[in-house]
Amino acid sequence: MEGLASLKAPFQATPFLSSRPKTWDLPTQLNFYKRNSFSTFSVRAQVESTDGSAAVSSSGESVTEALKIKEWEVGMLENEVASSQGIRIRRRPPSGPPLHYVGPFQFRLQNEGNTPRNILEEIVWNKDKEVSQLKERKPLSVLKKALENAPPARDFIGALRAANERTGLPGLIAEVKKASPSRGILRENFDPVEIAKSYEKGGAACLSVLTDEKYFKGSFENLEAIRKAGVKCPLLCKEFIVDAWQLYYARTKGADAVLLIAAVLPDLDIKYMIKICKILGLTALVEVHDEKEFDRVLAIEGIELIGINNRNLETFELDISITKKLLEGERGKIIRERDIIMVGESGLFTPEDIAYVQEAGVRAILVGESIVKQSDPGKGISNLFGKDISI
Ligand SMILES: O=C(O)c1ccccc1NCC(=O)[C@H](O)[C@H](O)COP(=O)(O)O
Repeated sequence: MEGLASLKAPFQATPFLSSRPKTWDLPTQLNFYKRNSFSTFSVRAQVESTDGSAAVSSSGESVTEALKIKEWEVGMLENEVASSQGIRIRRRPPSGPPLHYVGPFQFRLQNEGNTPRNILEEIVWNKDKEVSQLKERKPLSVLKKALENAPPARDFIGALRAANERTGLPGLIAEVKKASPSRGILRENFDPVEIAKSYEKGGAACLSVLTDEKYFKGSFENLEAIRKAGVKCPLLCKEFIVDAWQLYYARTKGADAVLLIAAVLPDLDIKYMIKICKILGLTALVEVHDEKEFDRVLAIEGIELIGINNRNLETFELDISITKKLLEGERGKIIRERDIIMVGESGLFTPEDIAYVQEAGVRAILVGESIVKQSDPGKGISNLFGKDISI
């Protein structure tokens, strides 16, 4: 059986489940739903067995199965591990999905504690469910086959460096963004390919394509269409990654880079996802918003591209001085020594904003709203920089 344990089939004959008591203490017993988690165990298995073959242990038990059991055992600690790293976002509702099925019975738990605490947590819970369903339809073995037909991955960081050297200004990652939770609809007349081409003409180094449908009205079809239309700018798949499966999926759809959000992912997840990205040829843009997240990310080996999001994704508050604050002092020094490319993200509207974050130390910027709202998004880029950067 491919993939991780599924919410729909929790009653497999595993040591854990066979020791299930006959009398059910529902709130406690149903905690095992939490164990259907993405964990470093599953990622490690994917890193170590990239050919997709299922190894078999000396006892004859499939290693994949054994890892799956381990994952269930460890998954219950997921939120605790995350919170010990200062991560406030819980990966899924603490007491499982509201509706449960057991054989012919269905029942609902008291929903206390199952309300997301903020928009980012809501997005993550929704993404977790969405990915579980998608994975059932397209297991990893299918994605691994599809990788053979994926267009080649292009050099995302190289494109940013080249643009920065050519213009003396931060390389632009221009975002193809129809809507957002904080701003609602940004552009009614939304043709993703037309916008992407206009950005490229206007001098963007790379593009960011929102693929989340529910909150941003984006899609993987948009990403695929832009790639197939021959746009040369490398493409960032702007998703809420909660599972390594999504990295494979993004690559099969033509992504050159993916976003990993430190407010959502514990250190080990980031570490192993970065390894998978390297195997797949994907660039990882790792996003931080405060000092704690920045320090966690700086301690991870192999980081080449870090974004500072000026938007607090829990409250929507925007403050571009966050970029400056995080790059001051020792952290800025480490970045320069390691030649890490820093990206200033969100809330950039004017040439003064660009100058401010460039002065703070960024060599790239990620911009959506201010350019996607313009009738000619390419010209919007010239307005943003205060000059034509296409030449
Ligand atoms: O944009 C939002 O409202 C939002 C809400 C919750 C999670 C993420 C969100 N945005 C993602 C981004 O960070 C931006 O799309 C990106 O940095 C561009 O920002 P902007 O130039 O301000 O559109």
